[in-house]
Amino acid sequence: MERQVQRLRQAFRSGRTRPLRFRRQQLEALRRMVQEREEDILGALARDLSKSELNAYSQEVITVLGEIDFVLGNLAEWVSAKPVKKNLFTLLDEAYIQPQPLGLVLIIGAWNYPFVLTMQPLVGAIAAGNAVIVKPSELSENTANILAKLLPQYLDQDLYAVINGGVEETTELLKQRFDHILYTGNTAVGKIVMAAAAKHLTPVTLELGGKSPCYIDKDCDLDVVCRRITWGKFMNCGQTCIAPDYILCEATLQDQIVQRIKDTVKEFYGENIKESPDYERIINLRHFKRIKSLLEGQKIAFGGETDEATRYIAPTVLTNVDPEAKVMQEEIFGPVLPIVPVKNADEAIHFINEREKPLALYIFSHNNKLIKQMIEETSSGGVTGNDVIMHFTLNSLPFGGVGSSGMGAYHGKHTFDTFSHQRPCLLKSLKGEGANKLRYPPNSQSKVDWAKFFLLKQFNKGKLGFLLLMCVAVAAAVFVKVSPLSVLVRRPFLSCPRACQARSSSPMLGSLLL
Ligand SMILES: NC(=O)c1ccc[n+]([C@@H]2O[C@H](COP(=O)([O-])OP(=O)(O)OC[C@H]3O[C@@H](n4cnc5c(N)ncnc54)[C@H](O)[C@@H]3O)[C@@H](O)[C@H]2O)c1
Ligand SMILES: CC(C)=CCC/C(C)=C/CC/C(C)=C/C=O
Repeated sequence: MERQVQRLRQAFRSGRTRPLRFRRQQLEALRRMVQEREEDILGALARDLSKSELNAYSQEVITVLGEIDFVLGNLAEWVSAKPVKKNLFTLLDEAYIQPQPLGLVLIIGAWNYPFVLTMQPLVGAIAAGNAVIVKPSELSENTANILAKLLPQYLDQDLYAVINGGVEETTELLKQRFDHILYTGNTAVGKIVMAAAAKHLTPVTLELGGKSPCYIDKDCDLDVVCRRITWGKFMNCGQTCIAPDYILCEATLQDQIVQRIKDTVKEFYGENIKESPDYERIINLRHFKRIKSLLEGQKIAFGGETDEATRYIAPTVLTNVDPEAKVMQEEIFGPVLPIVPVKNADEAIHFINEREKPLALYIFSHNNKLIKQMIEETSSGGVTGNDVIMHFTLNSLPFGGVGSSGMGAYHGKHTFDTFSHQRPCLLKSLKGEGANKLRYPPNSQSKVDWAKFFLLKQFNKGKLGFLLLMCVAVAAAVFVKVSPLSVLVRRPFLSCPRACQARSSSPMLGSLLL
C-alpha cells in the first residue's frame, strides 16, 4: 500500500494534473465511464442495496453526471488567478490568489449511496488537479468492485486509484500521508480518521451523521408535509444520512400525521410494500437487528413488520416516544420514524439545542418568520424549510456537517475549494526601493505615523485630501524630472540642489521622490 501511495504521489509531482486540458479530459472520461457502463453500475447498486434501476439512477447516477457537467462548465474560471484589492503600499504591485492542487488526496466512501458518495468528491478532486485514492465501503461490495474495475479503464492509472478493503485495509491506508482526506461515514470512525490524519497534519473533511430533527408546526398543510417527509424518510429504506430521523410536533397533531404518512406510504409503495420496486432493504443483518431492536417497548402507530431473511423492515411510525428511549439515543438510519410531542416551537428549539448538532434540520410551517427563528436559534449541518433532503441537490450550497455531524463541506465549487490551496501571491518590482525606507530600521515615530496613515483607515480618513495632494506633488515631481517641456517649469528648481528639492517635512515624500 505504501508503494501505491508513493507511486501516485510521484505521478502528481510530474505536474501532469495541473493543465486545465488534462483535468477536463479526465472528467470527460469519467462521464463516459458513467454513461457507457451505466448498466454495470446500476446492477451493482441493485445487488448491494436492492435499489431499482430507476432509483439508483435518479438518486446516484444523475447526481454524478450533473456534477461533472457543472464542473466542466465552470472549471476554467475556477482555476484562474483571482486579483485582489490592494492597499497603498501595494498599489503598483500584482496581488492575486492562485488556486493550486493539494497533492494526493484520499476519499473514503460509505455504503448507503456508494456510487455518488465516492464519485461526487472524486469529480471535485480531479477538477482541483489532485491525484486521488478512492476507498469505497466494503459493505457495498458490488459497487466497490465495479469501481475498482472501471476507473482504471477510463482514468489515468498513474494518478487515480481505487483501493478496496475493510477496517484493516483502511487502517493501513490511514497510516500513509495524504494532503487531504474526505471521509464519509459514522461519527465514531470519523474520529479515528481525524486522529490518523493529525499525525501528518492532514486536513480532513468529515461527512458524518446524526439525528436530523423535523419540526412540524401546527400552522401548515399536513397533506403536503407528510408526503414530503414520507418520501425523504423511507427513500433507500431510511438509510440516508439526511433523512428526517424524528418528528417534533404538538401532541394534538400526532394522529393526523400518522394517518397521512400511512396513506402516503400506501400511495408510494402500494398495498404490498415488500413487492414494491421502490422500497429497498437494510444493508446487512447487523444493521437489520440494530434497527429492529429500536422498536422494543415502543408504541407502533403503523408498520413494524420485519423479515430477517430478506432484511425487510416496513415503514414504521412510533408515537408518544420518550426522549430517553433507545430509539432517540442513536441515529436510526432505517425506516423507523419516532414522533416526540413538544408544546411549541420554543420547546422544540430547546430539545434540539440540548443534543448533538445534527447533519440536517427540517422545519415545516406556513409561518416563514418561525422558520427563520428556528434557523437562527439552532445549529445543524444544513437546513431545508418545508421539505426534506433537497438542500443536498443544490450544489451551490456547501454540503456538510457541524459538531458531531461533521466538518468541512463539498459539492460543486465547494469540492474544488476543499481540494485546493488558495495560494496568496504578491508580485513586486525591484524599483521604488525608496518607499521601503518606511519599514527598514531605524524605526521612528514619523515612520510609524506614516505606516498608520497608509495602513489604518481611522488614521488616514481625514488625511485623504493630503494624500491626493501628495500624489499630485509626486506626479509633478516626476513630470519635472522626465518631461522635455519641463524646462519651462524646472528653472526655479535648478538653483536648488537635488537633495533640497526632495527633502521635506516628510521623509516619506522625500524618499518617494528620490
Ligand atoms: N454526511 C454524509 O454525506 C453521509 C453520507 C452517508 C452516510 N453518512 C453517515 O455514515 C454513517 C453510515 O455509514 P457507515 O459508517 O455505516 O459506513 P461504513 O460502515 O461503510 O463506513 C464508512 C467507511 O469507513 C470505513 N471504516 C469503517 N470502520 C472503520 C475503522 N474502524 N477504521 C477505519 N475505517 C473504517 C469503511 O471501510 C468505509 O469505507 C451514518 O452515520 C450516516 O449518517 C454520512
Ligand atoms: C432528490 C434526489 C432525486 C436525489 C437525492 C438523492 C439523495 C437523497 C442523496 C443523498 C446522498 C447522501 C448525502 C446520503 C447520505 O446518507
